[in-house]
Parts: sequence; structure tokens; C-alpha cells
Amino acid sequence: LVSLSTYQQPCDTPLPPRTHILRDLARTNYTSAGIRSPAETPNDAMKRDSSYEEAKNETKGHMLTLSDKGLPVKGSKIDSVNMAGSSGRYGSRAKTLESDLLKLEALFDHPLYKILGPPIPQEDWLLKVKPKVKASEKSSQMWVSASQEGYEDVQWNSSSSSHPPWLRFHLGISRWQLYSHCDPNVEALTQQLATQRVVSAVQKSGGTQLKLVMSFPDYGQAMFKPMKQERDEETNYNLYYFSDFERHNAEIAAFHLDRILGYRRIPPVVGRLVDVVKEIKDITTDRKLAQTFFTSPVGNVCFYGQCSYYCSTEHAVCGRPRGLEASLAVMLPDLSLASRRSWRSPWRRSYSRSKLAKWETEADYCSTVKKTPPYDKGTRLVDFMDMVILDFLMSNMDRHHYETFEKFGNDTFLLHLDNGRAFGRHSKDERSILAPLEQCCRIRRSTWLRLRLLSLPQYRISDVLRASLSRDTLHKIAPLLAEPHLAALDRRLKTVLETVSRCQKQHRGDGEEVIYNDMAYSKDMVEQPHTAFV
Ligand SMILES: Nc1ncnc2c1ncn2[C@@H]1O[C@H](COP(=O)(O)OP(=O)(O)OP(=O)(O)O)[C@@H](O)[C@H]1O
Ligand SMILES: [Mn+2]
Repeated sequence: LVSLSTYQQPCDTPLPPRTHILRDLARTNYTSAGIRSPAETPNDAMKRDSSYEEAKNETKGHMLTLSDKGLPVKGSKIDSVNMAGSSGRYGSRAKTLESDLLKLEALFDHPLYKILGPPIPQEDWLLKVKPKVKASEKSSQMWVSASQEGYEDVQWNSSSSSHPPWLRFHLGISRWQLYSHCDPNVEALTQQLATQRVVSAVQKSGGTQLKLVMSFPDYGQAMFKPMKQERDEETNYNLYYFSDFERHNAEIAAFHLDRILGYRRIPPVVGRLVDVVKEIKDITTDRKLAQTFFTSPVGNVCFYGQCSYYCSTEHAVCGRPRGLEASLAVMLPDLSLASRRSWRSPWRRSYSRSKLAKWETEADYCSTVKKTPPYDKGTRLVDFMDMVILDFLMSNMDRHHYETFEKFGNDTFLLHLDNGRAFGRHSKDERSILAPLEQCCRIRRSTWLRLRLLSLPQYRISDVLRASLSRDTLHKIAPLLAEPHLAALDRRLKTVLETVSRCQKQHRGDGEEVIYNDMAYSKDMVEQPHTAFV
């Protein structure tokens, strides 16, 4: 118990240790933890759950926090129907955003999100601030202000309090994550992305679809992807995944989902209503881009840019008449400072309308992959499974490659970049995305436990994602994910957990471990006798 509190991150006052929640997550067989029978009321399910009282008490605490922050809080007493919330299918339709927000707050307060690894050694930070430079070298130092038009004078020094949020973000990237769970800078960073004045907007080369790089007065930069279709439009069934449009809301939702899963491997993304005239056309120095602006027959300002697909008048993106929804992702450190390596996915789709890929035909495909570097050592295989689970949940079939930071070699997290083709269909679950998990039967213990947590009514994945997305500025215009997409998440999460259960049954007694224990250093968090079960 003592060791649990020492492993918690210092961002909050320590919570009372709750080892029994972890123990229950590991022990309960999935069907009773995750799904309740339709006959059961939410209340019954909550009462049956051992962590109910705890969640309730905790929620009470958070009620205060929320009202302290000036957020509306309904009533003074906990309404347990509301808390169980959101499952209109099971009775009461009483569903409030407040109760979803409480769930999200409770989730992020859970010990499973506060597991600290060993301290981070110097070499495990991606970048570091150069030590003091001699006055003679100063003139060539990067951070001396160039006083360019539209940009602020730079007054940063080696003290982090003088750094703008984007720089803090870059300096906070480590071997295993892009930012830490409690990092207060993420809020500052997203706030800025959503509101800062745009100083420059130019096309980003590479990739197949139109995107821009926007720059801000503090020298921060973001990757801009425009809205191309209505949020609730489902991808045409006759379209192959590789011809699918990218969706700005998918980029935004992927960031939130990745964070909810506890990965933190997607650079922060926000939504923003961009004035295509003031914030792109009038300020761009990109002549090729400027040439593609036109006014549509109904008076909307449109542009299409230059790219290898969908960059033509027929596929122009248009403001209404000037406001255009877009996603803005914070840029990673420049490649000259932190080069990245691109890896071809072993389960890459064939990208042909007629050919099948090897993994679709070879029965024992995973055993080959498991023997092939870098999947044969370290955490690469389970890191890959983490990504597969994210992709299955949001139905992203387009993960042909993934990237890592060169500096960290093979022992590092995988960047989950380019999520624009996720959340295209809610009425279909694309089982083939889960093939790697089905074929390899391997999953990180911490991931598995968090997934189980997210299947409990008081932390339900759809509810916490709905809550998280409600904080984005575009939520004012319309919810970023339509309800059927959120409902699909609950269904797909169940499928992932069932797949793991099936794997466990399949490998019981054959010596093959399904659960990869990445929590060895925090083994005191879960009581020993039960670890034997998993
Ligand atoms: N936040 C980011 N910061 C820096 N570079 C990024 C970021 N996101 C993506 N990139 C880089 O930009 C490239 C293109 O981005 P992305 O894959 O999102 O666009 P795309 O048009 O969908 O490309 P493709 O059609 O090849 O899939 C990526 O390969 C990646 O290396
Ligand atoms: Mn793409």
C-alpha cells in the first residue's frame, strides 16, 4: 500500500490507495465486469460492482471540484441513475454531460493512470536545453529573436517558466510517451492552438491529401486538416479504405481516445473554426496555394491546394461563407532536431482491390513476426497491439506505417500519427483490424486492465470520450462524434476483451503468456495471489 502512493504522479494530492479495484479488475471474469444483463437496472449493476461505493464517494468529491470551477452541477445529491448514466437502452434516459465529466475525472484519478515507471534518465528525453552558451557563440543561437513580422520577440532562456507551451511539449517528450498523464501544459497547449493568431499558413508537402502548416506568434506550429464531410456521414460502402476522405473530427477524437486509453502517443489536436480569408488566403506566402482560392456559386470562399488526391475544384473545401472547421495538431519537433523512423506495419493491407496480404492467408503469420526484429524483443509487439486496439476501436484501416523517434532505437513508444481515416463507419465493426491481436494473443497488462476499467459503467468508454470531446471548442457547433460512433466504441471494446478472454482460454496451460506483465515494478498494486490467475 505504501509503495502504491510512491508510484503515483505528483500532480494531485495522493488518493487513498485502492488496490482492491485493480485486484477486482484482474480477477473478475470479463462477462460479469463489463456487461450487465438487460434485466438489470443500472442501479443494480452499480451496487453489485465492488468499486461502486468508492466511485460514488469519489464523485462526491469531484462534484465540489466542478462547482468550484464554476461548472454547472445538477443538484446537491448524487443521483445514482445519472451516475450509471447514459445507457438509455437500460431504462432511464437521464443523461447529462456533467455526469460524463465526473466519470472522466474519476477515470483520470484512477491509480491505473498514475502508474509511474522508474525515474527518467537524461538520455530518455528526446531533447534537452543546451547548457549556457558563451557570449561569442550567442549570435548563432537559435532562440535569439529574429523579430520577424507577426512574431513575438523571443525571450526564452533555459528556465522552463519562460518557455511557450509548444516548446514545453517538445521538451517533455520521452522514450515512452509524448506527455505525462498529469501534464498541466497540455491544457495550455490546446488552449493556444485553438485561439492563437495565425501568422502563416502554407501547404505541407508529402502525404496524399491537402493539409497546411500554420504558424503562431510564439513560433509554435500546427498541422491543419480541413473538414471535408459532415460529421455523421458514413463512408460509402463501395469505397475502398484507401480512397476514403480524411475527417478533421477523427483527428480530434483520436487524440482524446488515445489519452483515455492511457497511451499518450498522439500529439495534441484541437478543433478550430478557421476564417479561410483572414487566416489563410490573406496571410499565405504559398503562391501555389493562393492560386486555388475561389468563390463558390453560393458565395462561400473555397480552396483546394495542390496534392496527389482530391486537390481539384470538385474537391474544394469551403467556408460558410468563410468559417471552415478544421483540426489543428501540434507539430512534433522538426526532423532536423529529432529524426523519425517509419516502419511498415507487418499487418499492412494490400492497398490493391484484388490482392490479399500475407497475414490474411498464412495461418501462422504471427509466429514469423514474433521471431522477426524488432518484434522479437522488448515491448515492440505489445506496443503494436496497443495501436491495433486503438485502431479497431475507432475503425482505422489506414495504419500502413507507424513512426518512432530514431534516437530511442527499438525500445520506445509508437507514434500514432495520421488518424484522419478513423471513425468512418459506426454500423460496421472491422474485425480484420483486430487480426494481429487474434493471431498473436499478446497484450500489455496495464492496457488490458485499463480496457476493463473502461468497460465498467462508471467509467464507460463512450461516456468518458463524450465528456472529453465536449471540452473542444468545436463542440459548440456540434458534438465531435455522433452518438452511433460512441455506441460503437462500447460494442468494440467488448469485442477486444472477448478476444483476450478467448486467447486466455486457448493458451491455458500451454506456457504461452497472453498478458505481458509490464507492471512488474508496481506489483504491490495488485495482490499476488490474483496475479497467478491472469
Ligand atoms: N503532428 C505532426 N507533427 C509533425 N509531423 C507530422 C505530424 N503529423 C503527421 N506528420 C507527418 O506528416 C506526414 C503526413 O501526415 P499525414 O499522414 O497525417 O497526412 P496524409 O495526407 O494522411 O498522409 P498519407 O496520405 O501519406 O497517409 C506524416 O507522414 C508524418 O510524418
Ligand atoms: Mn493518411
